[in-house]
Amino acid sequence: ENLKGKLKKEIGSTNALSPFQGGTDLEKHPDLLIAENERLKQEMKSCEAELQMLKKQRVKCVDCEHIQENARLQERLAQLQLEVEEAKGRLAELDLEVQQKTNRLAEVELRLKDCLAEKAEEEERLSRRLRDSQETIAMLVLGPFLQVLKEMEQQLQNSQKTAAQLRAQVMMYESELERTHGQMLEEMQNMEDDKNRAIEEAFARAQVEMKAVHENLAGVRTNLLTLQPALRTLTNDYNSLKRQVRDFPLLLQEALRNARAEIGQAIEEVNSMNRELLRKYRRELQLRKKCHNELVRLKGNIRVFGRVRPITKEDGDGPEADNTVTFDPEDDAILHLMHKGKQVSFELDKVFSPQATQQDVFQEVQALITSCIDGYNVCIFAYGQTGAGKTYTMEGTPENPGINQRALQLLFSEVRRKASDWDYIITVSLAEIYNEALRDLLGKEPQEKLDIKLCPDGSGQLYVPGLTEFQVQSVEDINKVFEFGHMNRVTESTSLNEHSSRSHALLIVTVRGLDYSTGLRTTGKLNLVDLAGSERVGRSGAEGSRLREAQYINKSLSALGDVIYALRSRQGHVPFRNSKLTYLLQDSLSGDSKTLMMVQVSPAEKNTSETLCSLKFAERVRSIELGPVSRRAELVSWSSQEHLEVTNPSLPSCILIHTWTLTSPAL
Ligand SMILES: Nc1ncnc2c1ncn2[C@@H]1O[C@H](COP(=O)(O)OP(=O)(O)OP(=O)(O)O)[C@@H](O)[C@H]1O
Repeated sequence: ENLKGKLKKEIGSTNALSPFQGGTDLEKHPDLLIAENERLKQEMKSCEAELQMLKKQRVKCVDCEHIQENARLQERLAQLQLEVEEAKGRLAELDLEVQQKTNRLAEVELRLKDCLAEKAEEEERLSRRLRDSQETIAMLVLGPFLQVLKEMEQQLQNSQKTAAQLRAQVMMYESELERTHGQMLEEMQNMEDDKNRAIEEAFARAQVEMKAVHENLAGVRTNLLTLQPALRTLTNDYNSLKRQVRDFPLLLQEALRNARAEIGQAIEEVNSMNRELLRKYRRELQLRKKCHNELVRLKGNIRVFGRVRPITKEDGDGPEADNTVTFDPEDDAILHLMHKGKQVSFELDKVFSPQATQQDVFQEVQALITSCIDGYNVCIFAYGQTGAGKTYTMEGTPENPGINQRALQLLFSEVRRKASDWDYIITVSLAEIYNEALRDLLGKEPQEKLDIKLCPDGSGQLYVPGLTEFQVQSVEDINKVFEFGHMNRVTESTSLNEHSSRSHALLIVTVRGLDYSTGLRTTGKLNLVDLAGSERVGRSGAEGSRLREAQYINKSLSALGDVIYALRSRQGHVPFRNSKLTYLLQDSLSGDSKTLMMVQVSPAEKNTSETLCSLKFAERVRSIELGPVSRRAELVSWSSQEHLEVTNPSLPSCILIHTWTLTSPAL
């Protein structure tokens, strides 16, 4: 019944809708346009009427407002006509559109009819369905719920599907879980087994260790038993150490007291030992001196060396320059001279051949020079005819110095070597004896003649008042002194060579020393003498000043011979005063000195007779024995800080008056 009612309602509403067919804007538009067209037509009609009326009322006027308005209205009219034309066009368009719409409306009507037919069919179908639905009235009543139910069923089905899926998954998980569980159980079982095994092993190990520990314990117990006595000993030691530490300061004091006493005693012993050593040292010094004197006495305290110079250009190249001197290859003290077809042999202390160097010669004399440091008087003089090499041996050349410079250098080095124990001062004087006049080559007035005098203290020593002494410390000092001396010698002579061979040149070196430890003071004198030429000029008919020079030289050299003869024959009187030379060299020739004579000879045939004379003289001198040498020294108690004062050069060299002779009979 409801459905029937509904159907009727539907039909009613469908019928109601029919008048409103074409009620859309498009459908309404032709009507509106028609209405508009009608209105415009009406308006145009009223306008035309108004125009007619206005035409009738036309007043002829120019530029009146009506004409203006008329024109405006004309314009407006034209405009309106245009608009009408446009509206007509538009109307035609609208007509066409209406026609189209009408056609469409017809179509719509057709479709509506179709719809109605369909609707009828639908109604039929609905009726059928209604009938079918009668059986399921309840369901028709619960239609909306059924839909919900369906949806729910659908949802339920979905849920069931999901649940099934989930169940499948759960089952899968369960099986996985079960598998995992099995694995876990298996692993647990394994672990349990491992654990049991480990426990067993640990137990076994623990048992072994326990056993070892037990054994160790037993050992420790035994050790403990043995350590106990050691511990007791240690405790005792510790206690005794504690006691010792407590008593240590006392012991230390005691030990220090003892040590001090021992050190004092040791110092005392060392002191007495030192005193003893000093006493022995002094005795040794005296003994050494005694031995030295004995040696000198045995050897002879005048030593004679011979030196043969080489043949020089000055000797020429004829038979006059033939070599007449030969040497003994077995014995360096023997020399042979060919004289008038006969070979004459001479024995000296040592012979130097022409090949001997300056150093070779110095090597042999240096012992004498160093003894000067010990306080001995030493004299080295070069004897020989003019041109035989005396100056060469004593002075040498700047490139190859002789004994003079080498001796001073040696003294410097010896003094430096002994500087820790000794303080030394070395001074030099240069003097010349020419024609029996003694002159100071370092003085301000070299031409002044000097005297040799006895020291006023009554010691019997000699000195030269006014003789200049220079302190020297280096080779440079020596060279300056020599240079100065040469200058003075040149000033005095027109020909130096000529003059030098006619005069005796003396280098007097004085070495004064002080031994810090013993207070011993020493003074040694070294006389280095380059004698005048020994040739017998007087006999060869020289005259004038040359004859006078020769006479003086002969006098001084024969005085030297006389002195030597007197000494050799031990005469009570020795004629030292017969010449300035012997008088000045008295210290070096008398019994308390060491003397070296270097006899220089020429090997040339033309000089044979002079060479013979020189060598005979040398042999004669060598055979003389002087008394034992003595050392000029005195023992005074000087503090070790004290140093020697430099002798004032202006003072006379009478410092020797303070010396003592140690070679007394008591020694
Ligand atoms: N051993 C030697 N070696 C080389 N040349 C020498 C030697 N001895 C001397 N002469 C040379 O012989 C020459 C003479 O020597 P020197 O002047 O020393 O003789 P002298 O005896 O001093 O003479 P005078 O009495 O005139 O002073 C010099 O030219 C010197 O250089």
